Amino acid sequence: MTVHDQPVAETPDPREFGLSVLPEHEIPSELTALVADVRALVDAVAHTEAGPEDLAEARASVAAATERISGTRRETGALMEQTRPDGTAEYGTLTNVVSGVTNPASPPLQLERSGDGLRAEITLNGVYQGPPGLVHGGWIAAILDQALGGAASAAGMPGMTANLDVNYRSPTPLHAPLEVTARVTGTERRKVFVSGEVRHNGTVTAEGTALMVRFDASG
Ligand SMILES: CCCCCCCCCC(=O)SCCNC(=O)CCNC(=O)[C@H](O)C(C)(C)COP(=O)(O)OP(=O)(O)OC[C@H]1O[C@@H](n2cnc3c(N)ncnc32)[C@H](O)[C@@H]1OP(=O)(O)O
Repeated sequence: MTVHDQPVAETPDPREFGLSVLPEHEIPSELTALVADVRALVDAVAHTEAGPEDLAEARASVAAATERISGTRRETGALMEQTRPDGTAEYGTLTNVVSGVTNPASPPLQLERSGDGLRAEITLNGVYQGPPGLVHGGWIAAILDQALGGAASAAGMPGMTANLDVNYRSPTPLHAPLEVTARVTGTERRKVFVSGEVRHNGTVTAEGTALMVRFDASG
C-alpha cells in the first residue's frame, strides 16, 4: 500500500492512551512571553562579555526567578492540543525540544501544512552553533526528525522514528532564514516512509529520510 491509497485518518486523541493534554488556549500568555525572554537570556549568556559584577548580579536575578516559578511543575509527558483551520485537532509534546512552545530550549520549529506535507521557516541563533557560524549537525538532524515525524502525524499516522538518515549537502548558516519541508512518501503496514529537506536561499543544505513506525492501536 502506498500513501496514495492509505486513507488519511484523523490524528488519534492521546487522552485515549492516558496522556495528559493541555489545549493551547490554556497556556498563559505570560508563560509564552517568559519562554521568549528565557531564549533571549540563553543567547545573551552564551555570548556575553560582561564583567564579574554584572554576571554575579544577573546570576542572583536568575536564581530568584527560578525560585519564584518552581513551586509547581507540569507533568513531563503533557501534550498540547491545537485546532487546525479545518476544525480537527493536532497534538504535540508541550516541552518537545524542537517544537515545544513552553520549552525555552526549543528554537522553536513551527510547522504548518503546505502542499503535500509540512513546511516551516526558522532562523537559528548562536545557541545552535556547531562549526563557527554554522548550525550544529545534530540540531539539523533533530529538526529533520521533528519535521518528518510531524509529517507522518499530520497525515493521521503518528509514530516513533525507527530510522533516520541525514545527508549534509552544504553548510547551514546561523542567523539566516531556513526553510524546512517534509512529507510522507509511502506506507507499508505500520511503516511510514517520510522525506524532508532544509534549504537556505533555495539551496538544499541537508536532506533526510526516515522510517516512522505507527503507534500500534491494537494493543
Ligand atoms: C505527537 C506527534 C509528534 C510528532 C513529532 C515527533 C518527532 C520526534 C520523533 C522521535 O524523535 S521518536 C524518538 C526516537 N525513536 C525512538 O525512541 C524509537 C525507539 N524504538 C522503538 O520504540 C521501537 O523499536 C519501534 C516503535 C520503532 C518499533 O517497535 P515495534 O515493536 O512497535 O514494531 P515492530 O518491531 O513490530 O516493527 C514494525 C515494522 O517496522 C519495522 N522496523 C522496526 N524497526 C525498524 C528499524 N529500526 N529499521 C527498519 N525497520 C524497522 C519492522 O521490521 C516491521 O516491519 P514489517 O511490517 O515489514 O514486518
